[in-house]
Amino acid sequence: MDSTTPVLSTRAVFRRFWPLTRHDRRWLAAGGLLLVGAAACDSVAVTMFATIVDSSLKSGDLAAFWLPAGVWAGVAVLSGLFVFGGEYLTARSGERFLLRLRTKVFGHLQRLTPDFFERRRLGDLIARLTDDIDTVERFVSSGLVQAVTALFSAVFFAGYALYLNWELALAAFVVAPIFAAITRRFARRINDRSRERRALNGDITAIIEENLANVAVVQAYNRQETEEKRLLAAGTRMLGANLSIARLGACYAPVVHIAETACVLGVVALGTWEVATGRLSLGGVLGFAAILTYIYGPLQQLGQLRVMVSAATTGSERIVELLDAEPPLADAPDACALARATGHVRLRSVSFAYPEAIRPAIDQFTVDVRPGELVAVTGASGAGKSTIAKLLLRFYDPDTGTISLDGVDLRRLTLESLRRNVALVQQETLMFHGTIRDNIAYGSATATDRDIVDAAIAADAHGFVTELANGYDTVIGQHGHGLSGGQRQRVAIARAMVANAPVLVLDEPTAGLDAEAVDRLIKPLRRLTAGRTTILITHDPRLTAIADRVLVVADGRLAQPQGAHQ
Ligand SMILES: Nc1ncnc2c1ncn2[C@@H]1O[C@H](COP(=O)(O)OP(=O)(O)OP(=O)(O)O)[C@@H](O)[C@H]1O
Repeated sequence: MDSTTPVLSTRAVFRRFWPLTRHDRRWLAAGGLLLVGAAACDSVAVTMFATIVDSSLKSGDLAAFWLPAGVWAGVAVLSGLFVFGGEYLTARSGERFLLRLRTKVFGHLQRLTPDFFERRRLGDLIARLTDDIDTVERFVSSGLVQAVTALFSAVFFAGYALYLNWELALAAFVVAPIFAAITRRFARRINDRSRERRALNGDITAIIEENLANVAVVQAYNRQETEEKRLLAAGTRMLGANLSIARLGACYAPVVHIAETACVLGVVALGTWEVATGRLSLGGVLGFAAILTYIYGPLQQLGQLRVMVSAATTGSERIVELLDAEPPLADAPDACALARATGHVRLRSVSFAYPEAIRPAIDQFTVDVRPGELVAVTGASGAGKSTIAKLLLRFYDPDTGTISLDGVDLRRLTLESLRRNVALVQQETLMFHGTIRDNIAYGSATATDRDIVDAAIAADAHGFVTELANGYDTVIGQHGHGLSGGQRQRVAIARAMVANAPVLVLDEPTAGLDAEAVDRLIKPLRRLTAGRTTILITHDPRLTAIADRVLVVADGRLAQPQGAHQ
C-alpha cells in the first residue's frame, strides 16, 4: 500500500461518494423497493407451501391444492418481474454512478500540475481510474441496495417467523450473532489482503505502462527478461494476495454453513418436539423450515456484503487519496478573465523553490518583456529556464515576487484566460493519437480547415503533410509515430499558430534536431513569433541569433545584464 494512503472507515468512504448518487437516488430507491416486493412475494409463496402441506398433502385432497398452487405460481411470476426491474434499476444507477465518479476523478487530475504526474507512476494512476473506481461503484450502489434488501428481507421474514411460532423463531435467531462474529473476523483479514492487492494491481499496471512506453529502450538494452521478471515478481505477490483472499472467501461459506446447519438442526429438534406434543402441525414445521432459508439467505448475504464492502473500501481509499493528494491550482474568487492581451510580460523579484527542494530554482528574477518582443533565455542545464516557462503558464505560483501579463498579476487571472493568451511549444512535441488535422486543431477548439492549412503553410508543414498518402487525415501515433523530429516540431508550431495566442513560450523547440532540421525551423519560428511576445528557451546559437534580446540564467538568477543578442 502507498504509505500516504489513508485508512478510511466504511462510513467515511460512503459519506464521500454518496453525493454522486444524487441524480439516481429515486431509481436506486425504486430498485430497492422492487427487490423488497420480490421478498414479500416469496413470503406469500412460503405460506402457500405450508397451506398445501396442511390442507392438501396430508389429507390427499387435490381440490384444496389448486387455489394455493395458483397463488404460488402467480407470486412466483410477480417476484420474477420485481427481481428483473430491481436488479436492472440498481445496475443502471451503479453504472451511471461509475461514469460520474470516473469523470470527477479524471477532471480533478486534469487540473493538477504536470509536476504531479512526473512524481507519480502513470500506471498506478490508470489502475486507480479504472479498477479502483469499479470497486467504489460496487460498494456505493449495488452494495447499498443489496444491503437494504437483504436487511429488509431478514427483518421481514424474522417477523413472519415470530408470528408463525415465536419459540422456534427465537431458537432460529441464535444464528445471527454467530454470523456477525464470523463475518467480522473474516472481513478484517480480507480487508488487509485487499489493500495489498489493490496496491499490487497499481504496481502491475505501472510496470506494464512503463515497459510499453519505453519498449525501444528495453529492446535496445536487451532488458526484456529483466522486465518480464519484474512483472512476474509483482504478479507472484498479487497471486499470493489473491489466493489468500480466495482462501478466506472459500473458508467463509463453509464456516457459515456449519453454523447455520447447527441452528437448523436445533430448530428442527424443537419443532419435532412441538409436533410430538401436538402444539404444531407438520405444515407449520415445514413452512417454518422454509422460512429459515429465507432468513439465513439474507443474513449470509449481509455477511458476504460486509466482506465485499471491506474489500471495496480499500479501492475507495486509493481514490480518496488521489482526490486529496493535492489541491489543483484554482482561480482566485475575484479572478478576472483577460480578453486578448497585448502581451506585456513582467517578472518582478520572482523566487520559487520546488516543493521539498533545498534551494530555489528561481531566485529574485526580474525581467520586463515588451509586447511583440522575442526574448531568448539561455544558460546551463539546471539553471532554471524551464521553471520560468512553468511559472509563466502558472503550473506553479512564485513563492515571492509577481508575474504579470498586461499589468495583471497572473494569480488574479482566470487560468482559462491565462492559457488562452499564453501558448506553449515544448521540447518534446506531444502528440495525440489521431490525424495530423486533429493534432494541429488541438490548438483551438474553433479552428476551421482553412485555419489549419494556413497554419501548416506558415509552419512549413503543408509540404510534407500533403505528400503523405492521406494528407491531413494521416493518423499519427501517440508519440507522433511516422513523423521525423523536425516534422513533429513543425506540426507543433502549426498548433501554436492555430492557438493564435499573443504570448508564446517555446521551451527548447530545437532540442534533439540536427543542423538541417533546425535551419528548416527558423523561418516557421520567425513567422510564429512575429508580432507575439515570445520567451524562447534555448541553447542553440542559431535561435538566440533571431532574438531581440538574450537573457543568460545561472543558478536561477539573471547572469548578465539584459542586452542585445550575442
Ligand atoms: N519537479 C521538480 N522538483 C524539484 N526540483 C526540480 C523540479 N524540476 C526542476 N527542478 C530543479 O530546479 C532547477 C531548475 O530546473 P529547470 O528544469 O528549470 O532547469 P533548466 O535550466 O530548464 O535545465 P535544462 O536546460 O536541463 O532543461 C534544477 O536544479 C532542477 O534540478
